[in-house]
Amino acid sequence: MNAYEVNFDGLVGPTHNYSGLSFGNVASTSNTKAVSNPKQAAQQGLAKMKALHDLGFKQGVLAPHERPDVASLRRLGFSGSDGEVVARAAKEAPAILAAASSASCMWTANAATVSPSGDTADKRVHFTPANLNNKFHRSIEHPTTRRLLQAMFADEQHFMVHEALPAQMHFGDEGAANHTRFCAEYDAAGVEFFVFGAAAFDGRYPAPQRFPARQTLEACQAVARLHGLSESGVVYAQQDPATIDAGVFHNDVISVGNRNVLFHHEKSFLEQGRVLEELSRKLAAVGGQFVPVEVPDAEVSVAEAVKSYLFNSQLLSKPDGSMIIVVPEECRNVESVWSYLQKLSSSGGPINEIRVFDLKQSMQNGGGPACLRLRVAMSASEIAAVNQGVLMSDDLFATLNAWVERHYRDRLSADDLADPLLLDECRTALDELTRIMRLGSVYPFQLV
Ligand SMILES: N=C(N)NCCC[C@H](NC(=O)CCC(=O)O)C(=O)O
Repeated sequence: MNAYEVNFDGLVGPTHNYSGLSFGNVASTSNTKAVSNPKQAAQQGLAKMKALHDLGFKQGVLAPHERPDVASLRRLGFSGSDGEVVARAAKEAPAILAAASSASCMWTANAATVSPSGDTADKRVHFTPANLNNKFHRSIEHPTTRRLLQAMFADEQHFMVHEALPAQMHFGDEGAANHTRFCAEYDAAGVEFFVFGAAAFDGRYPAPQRFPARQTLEACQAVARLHGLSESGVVYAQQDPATIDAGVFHNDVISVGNRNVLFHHEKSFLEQGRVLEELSRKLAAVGGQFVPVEVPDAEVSVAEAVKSYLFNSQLLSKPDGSMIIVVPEECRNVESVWSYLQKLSSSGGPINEIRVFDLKQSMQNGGGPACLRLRVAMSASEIAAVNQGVLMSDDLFATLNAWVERHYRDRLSADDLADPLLLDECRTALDELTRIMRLGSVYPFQLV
């Protein structure tokens, strides 16, 4: 095998907090104003990265962003020195300061959509940072995400980093959380599966009634065009709007795919039978045999899937072709889910090993194992062209842990977001991090 999937996990930033910012994401709204522990959040994320690295999987790291985002606060009319900007926002609009302080870039499944070189017309790996237009606190991520991706995937012979789509609800784009790629081998041509919540320009598609659909059909189509994907290598599906209304705010809360396997709930997509048939037919045309693993509603309900985050799992291919499923601790606490997992792993099917991780700090904001990682399938020569400072190693793990230990607080409440020291702490930490990860100047405070 000469090609690999590299998982780039988001390193949790120093301002990780619970501000109830994501209407439609049940965990986020139900933990509003809970006290967070940024240090523990970062350590939990690093522990997952290290464990998967130790198991022999290729692992990378995506750096956090500068928060609070003073530049966004200035655009909203808060003025003066950086400290005064934060103080004025804290006094006049604490909810806006909370949004500008979110560490939400940790969920790197939303950082970008990635098409491996096997699928694209120019045979480069393409990235489109997601505009995350549905939520203000996430809509401010894409400029820094783009600079980070450019610093990591700088070699233009192998990589192409696009601009985010126009930041408007018609092109609402949430990145890889709504995108799965099927293939026989990671470097062969594959089938890219785009899942949308609603259509912006076509009234024939249904839409959820209670919670917002964050991803549009038109955004999916634009990304496919930008990346130079062929029609035969793309499948579009609409997420069942009833599941969005039940708290499935991204497709990766109801399904996950890897290589030729799609692990999904019975109620994931509209016209599910037709969608699975198209995936099977198009994957067969590029030499793959599609294996759908469908979880019946009678065994695990949509509510139990949302509660446990069963589908926000990672499927990782072992050298013998079988797969590990990486699930959050919460799966153990929902009886139907845990017994389903036992049955699944002993069924003789492709998924035969379960690994459980404690990611509670992230989970309380609705971010499980799959939310925390951006997958980039690459050949060995493409991996060699990546900025090596961002690839996990024993040394990088030790260095990052010590860095977290030095710079992070172990307690952050809603009131603490007004603390002017937080901005300085964050900038000092990130300045050091850019040197550790050899990223150059990527943050607004470094670019002035
Ligand atoms: N499913 C995937 N891939 N990602 C999960 C993202 C969780 C994130 N939560 C938040 O942004 C909550 C922040 C707060 O409430 O403080 C969101 O809703 O966008």
